[in-house]
Amino acid sequence: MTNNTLVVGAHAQLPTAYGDFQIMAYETNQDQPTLLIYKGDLKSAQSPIIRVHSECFTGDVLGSLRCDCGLQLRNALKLINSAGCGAVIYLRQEGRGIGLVNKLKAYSLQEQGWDTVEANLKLHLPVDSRSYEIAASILRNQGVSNINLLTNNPDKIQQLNHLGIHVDQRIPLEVAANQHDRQYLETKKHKLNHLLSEVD
Ligand SMILES: Nc1nc2c(ncn2[C@@H]2O[C@H](COP(=O)(O)OP(=O)(O)OP(=O)(O)O)[C@@H](O)[C@H]2O)c(=O)[nH]1
Ligand SMILES: [Zn+2]
Repeated sequence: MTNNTLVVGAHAQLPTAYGDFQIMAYETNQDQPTLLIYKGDLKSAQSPIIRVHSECFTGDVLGSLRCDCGLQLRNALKLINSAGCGAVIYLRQEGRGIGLVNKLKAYSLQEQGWDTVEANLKLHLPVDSRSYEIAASILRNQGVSNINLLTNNPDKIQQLNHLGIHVDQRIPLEVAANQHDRQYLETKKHKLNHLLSEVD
């Protein structure tokens, strides 16, 4: 089975603190299912609002202040709920693809002064090994070819465009920096080219 072979394992209603959604679990060749959390009729929308979110256990589940992931996820759900149509695609690419244990090792190195890019390299791991193929396949499966993407990451836009998903508009998804993630956000801006206007 390739990454692009999608099987819908389950489909259910998902009321949340941020609005009412539906959730679909897509089974791929990965251990964990990729999740589509959506609202409205994606197929008939012109360019639905889409958030392609990479898993961050510490931020998404625990509300870690070391990164902006948790608030980005919650804000995306709120925006989609207000718009009445759109989706979050939840990709199981923890730690920009290196997994949770390695991300925590990278955190430990960051505590010793290395930045998020240097820490991955010190572990002899790629800085960012994520792929958006599954996200593109899910969008195609839903009959969506044009999207308005919630992101600050130009590489994500470029990769989705290459995969045949046309990003008509980028919708910024900035979260105010805090004392714990300011340096991390600065590194994302200056080394990973993220479009972060509120960071120096
Ligand atoms: N290796 C590593 N991964 C991290 C670190 N902090 C967050 N992550 C992971 O980074 C991924 C999110 O990537 P980000 O760069 O925050 O954001 P993005 O998805 O590329 O861009 P946006 O669409 O603008 O949010 C998640 O998989 C997190 O687990 C870190 O210090 N080291
Ligand atoms: Zn995070």
